[in-house]
Amino acid sequence: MGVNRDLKKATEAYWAGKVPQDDLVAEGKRLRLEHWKIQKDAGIDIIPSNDFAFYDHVLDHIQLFGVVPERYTKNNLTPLDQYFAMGRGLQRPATDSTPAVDVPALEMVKWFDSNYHYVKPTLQDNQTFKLASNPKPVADFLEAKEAGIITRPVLLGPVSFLHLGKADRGHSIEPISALDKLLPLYQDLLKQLKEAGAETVQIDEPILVFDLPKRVKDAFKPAYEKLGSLGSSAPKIVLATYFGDIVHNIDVLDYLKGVYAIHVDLVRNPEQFETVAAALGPQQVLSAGVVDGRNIWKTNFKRAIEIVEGAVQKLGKDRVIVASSSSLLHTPHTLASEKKLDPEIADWFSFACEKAKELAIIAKAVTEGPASVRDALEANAKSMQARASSSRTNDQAVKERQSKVTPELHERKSPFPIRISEQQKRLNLPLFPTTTIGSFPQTKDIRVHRNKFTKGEITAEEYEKFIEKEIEMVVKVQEELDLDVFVHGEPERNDMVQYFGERLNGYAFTTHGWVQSYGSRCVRPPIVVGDISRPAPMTVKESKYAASISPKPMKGMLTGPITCLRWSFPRDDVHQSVQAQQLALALRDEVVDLEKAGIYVIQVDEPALREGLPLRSGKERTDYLKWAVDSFRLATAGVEDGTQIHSHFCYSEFQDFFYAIAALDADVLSIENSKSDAKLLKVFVDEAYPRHIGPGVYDIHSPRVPSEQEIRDRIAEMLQYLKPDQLWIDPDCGLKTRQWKETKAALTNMVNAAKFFRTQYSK
Ligand SMILES: Nc1nc2c(c(=O)[nH]1)N[C@@H](CNc1ccc(C(=O)N[C@@H](CCC(=O)N[C@@H](CCC(=O)N[C@@H](CCC(=O)O)C(=O)O)C(=O)O)C(=O)O)cc1)CN2
Ligand code: MET
Ligand SMILES: [Zn+2]
Repeated sequence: MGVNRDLKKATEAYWAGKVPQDDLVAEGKRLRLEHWKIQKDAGIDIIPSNDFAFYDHVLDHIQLFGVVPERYTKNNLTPLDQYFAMGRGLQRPATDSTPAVDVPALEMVKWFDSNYHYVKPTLQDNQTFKLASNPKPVADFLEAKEAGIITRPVLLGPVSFLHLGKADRGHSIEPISALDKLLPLYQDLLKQLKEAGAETVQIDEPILVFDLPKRVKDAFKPAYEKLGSLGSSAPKIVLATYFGDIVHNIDVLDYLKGVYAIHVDLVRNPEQFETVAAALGPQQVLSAGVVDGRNIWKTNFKRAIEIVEGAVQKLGKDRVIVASSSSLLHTPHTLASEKKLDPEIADWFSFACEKAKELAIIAKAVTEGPASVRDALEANAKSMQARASSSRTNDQAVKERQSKVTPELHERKSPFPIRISEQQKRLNLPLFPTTTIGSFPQTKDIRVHRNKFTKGEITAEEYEKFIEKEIEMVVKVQEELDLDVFVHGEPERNDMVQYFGERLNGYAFTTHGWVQSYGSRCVRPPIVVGDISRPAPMTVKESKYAASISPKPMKGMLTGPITCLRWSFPRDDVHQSVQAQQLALALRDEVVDLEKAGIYVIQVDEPALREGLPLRSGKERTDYLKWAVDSFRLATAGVEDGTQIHSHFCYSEFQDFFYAIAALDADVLSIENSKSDAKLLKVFVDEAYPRHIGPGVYDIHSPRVPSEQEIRDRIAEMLQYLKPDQLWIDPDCGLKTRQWKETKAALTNMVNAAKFFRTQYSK
């Protein structure tokens, strides 16, 4: 994104029609060059290229190989506009010279177990492929070369590209079946890269950390036989995996003998070293990922150097590369921007720029001996020691409360049938109740006011008054829309996780620690540095105020313990289950305080519950589900039967995950669903799910307004699977990223669609 989220700003300015496409393209070029230089100056020997994307690197490959459904090609858009149309949808009225365009975005889902989202390759039956002319990996390589930097281009590998994709709506192709047709394009691309001067290329096959169906695993054989067969007419291949171990797929290495090097994540799974090293061919190189690409803790040099030295002993100096565990996309730009961090704590951190320097130091320590970097090693050992012994990480009161947690604390007072009838008496909701997921548009005006308040340019009272006015407006809009369960709109929150991080003990937070989440959207994950507790209520004031100005039920809005943990940078010195339980206890107090304040509908969002699921099935997964579900129940079970607990998930692939969602025992679930097939809802029928559900009826990631008919069709589909008295009507997720105009239009259509069915069913 750049040190000041430069790419976000340039992209959004382009989307808003404020700057021409050329400006955005030039800004991309400037950023690529800046980032190559940062790495060069840090002492990095092998610098990647083609890791820059205007929206998402998987979407880059979708366009690179021509996997573009016709609905995006038929409008005569420029390649960049076509690319953004796939990423975020496009809706624009006809002009004199151009016809109207109305296409939804391609599906966007979580990248492995991270909070980054990628655009899913969407294949059609009889899919054909076509390599883009002037392919971006080649263009970017040449651009760096011109600047005097020979880079290693990064490509997503063919097997991962296909396996991470899906069949388009109305199609049934199994993506991996298209491999034979895709491979010649990779061959062509590799040849072009070689001609441009690339000696090596990094090909990512991160799906090797998954449990793979046999067909997909077998696909590595033809794929890498073909790519490895090009000899000197292609660059040498570094095959990269990350976010897990590949021990369970180690036999795939047999198919990779034509590959020059294998990269593995030795931060997440250092123990895979032995197996991987033993499976390498006699010449093959190991790229050892020893600096964490997913967290912000300073690398423990002693440990990292031990790992690299172990590799050198086993394989020889020429066969080891020192690398970050994964791309540094998942860490903030630089610690140097953090002027407000307590220096004691800042000394524990390392962001992307610092990590690049760490890599150079580790490599130097091994190649030239520790004396060559003595000062750096000593300073690092001191930081490690200081953090381990700091009093800020320990809170006796928190530990004591955790030791007193009993199984009963995880149980609601009565079973669901009793609860729902109590709740219905109090809430008196119609059939097909309508609600929203919490946030309403975070306008420029809100952000600017908050920014002024943070900088001390307006007082706390002025800011509070401003927030009250926003809440009033949001309540009024909901009255006009005639929604059934209201929300206060979350105007006071910068982000649903950062906001809580800033109000809890045990957290540190940054001023510029932005990380891309999707497209131009970024987050500033707060950092768990010590034991967590709640010094004071966090949301009661705003919810209570909202409830006081409307007779409609007001839904309190909290972020659940797992989501708070997953979207923060967690501690690496205590198990995540311990951190989740601390968060749960803090949230439990908040839930009870909301109820005391007269808020009888409380939503505890857990959109990251699924993303936290360990990537492979087995014991780790079962354990996770137990403590994750427990933490939600601990957070929510403190209320009376008549208080309705909602939860929200913006993750659609819940079939493999159903029992965990059911085990939460939430009274009402709202789940992202609009881009998935309603058939997926069948799992709720098959498992006789007894409680209430609101599968999202429209996509909120796109500015596109769904028509009432479209929403009616969605609801009709849902009613094939869900009982009428079980179904809530809501959007896929919160509306904070949308503009007011489209929000009102979409919600009007949604409420009208709900009313249509209400009339139908009351006849
Ligand atoms: N943490 C997290 N992860 C999540 C989600 C989420 O909501 N939160 N949602 C899902 C989708 N991901 C998302 C990620 C980010 C955003 C998002 O809206 N991000 C905003 C930033 C939100 C924020 O932190 N806002 C701050 C800072 C805003 C800002 O940029 N202020 C300016 C000054 C004001 C101005 O001139 O605009 C500045 O600091 O320079 C605030 O409102 O206070 C953005 O990129 O634009 C939405 C969804 C999954 N993962
Ligand atoms: C990413 S889930 C978002 C839930 C939150 N309550 C919102 O509406 O923004
Ligand atoms: Zn959501």
